[in-house]
Amino acid sequence: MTEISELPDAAKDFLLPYLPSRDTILAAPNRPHITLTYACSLDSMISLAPGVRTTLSGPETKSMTHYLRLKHDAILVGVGTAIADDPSLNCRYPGVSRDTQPRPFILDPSARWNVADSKVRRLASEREGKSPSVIHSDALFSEEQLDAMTSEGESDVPNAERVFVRGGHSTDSSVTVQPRHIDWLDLLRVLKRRGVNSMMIEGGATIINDLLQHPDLVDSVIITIAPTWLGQGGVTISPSPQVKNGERVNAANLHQTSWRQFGSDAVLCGRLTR
Ligand SMILES: NC(=O)C1=CN([C@@H]2O[C@H](COP(=O)(O)OP(=O)(O)OC[C@H]3O[C@@H](n4cnc5c(N)ncnc54)[C@H](O)[C@@H]3O)[C@@H](O)[C@H]2O)C=CC1
Ligand SMILES: Nc1nc(O)c(N)c(N[C@@H]2O[C@H](COP(=O)(O)O)[C@@H](O)[C@H]2O)n1
Repeated sequence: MTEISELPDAAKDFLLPYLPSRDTILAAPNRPHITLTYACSLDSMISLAPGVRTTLSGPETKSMTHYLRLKHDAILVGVGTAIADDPSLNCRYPGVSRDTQPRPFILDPSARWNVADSKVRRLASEREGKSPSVIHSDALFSEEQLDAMTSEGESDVPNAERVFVRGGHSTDSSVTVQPRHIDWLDLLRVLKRRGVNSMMIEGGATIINDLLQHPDLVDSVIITIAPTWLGQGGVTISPSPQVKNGERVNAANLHQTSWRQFGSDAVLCGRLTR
């Protein structure tokens, strides 16, 4: 396992404007500060193939990821990532205490992932991280299923929690939504009410591609770019095409950008343009 080391002060200074602060948290009082962060190749891929865990970050950017985890209350990944990677989702930065560990959230609307057998739950039981919260869409479960999964507020899995969020609803009657789909703002409001003031969203591709088109919900983007091409057939970051006034336009843009080299990798920070 890669050793996580303390970042040099210059690297911390570089990241600082993009980290959650009192001001950014107060600026969006109904939701957590959101940092979208991932590692990609020169062909904008985050893994070699669907379901294949792929290391892109070098030791310096891996350390950066753990520094970022230290600076957020929570981490969120999608169920595709949880199944593919069986991630730890804890912070292994030097000097971290259990209290300062981020809370892992896994977005798994239909309960596909086996949280009981996961590494993240095991690490929580060994006090190496906080217990994971798995987010489900309430629209997909009957009363009996809900009772089986939670009894008097207790989860069916020790050291893991289930959070049921409204799924498959829309305030706009002209919009048809899938029961599996959870509205991002609804979800972020629920997490804020649960005391999450800052959250880093690490992936996977479905979630990143979607959120790149929600500049109103994302406060900063921090991308590690590794000096390698993964090749065709990989999992790509490339948001849906956008058309304005009948013409194809860029799918998403960053502004207030800064670049820095971390070891062999480049790190790009920026904010999504509204
Ligand atoms: N290099 C990197 O930094 C990272 C790479 N990865 C890679 O990404 C791949 C996984 O990506 P994906 O398959 O796209 O999976 P994903 O992790 O993005 O999960 C997708 C699933 O999340 C749920 N979901 C997403 N948006 C939702 C919404 N609004 N409401 C309800 N549910 C929602 C759905 O069940 C969807 O099928 C893996 O190969 C993993 O290794 C993942 C994270 C970071
Ligand atoms: N920053 C970064 N670099 C890579 O090369 C990666 N593959 C990822 N993946 C993300 O990190 C999670 C694994 O982290 P643990 O060390 O197991 O805690 C993985 O699930 C992705 O979210 N990230």
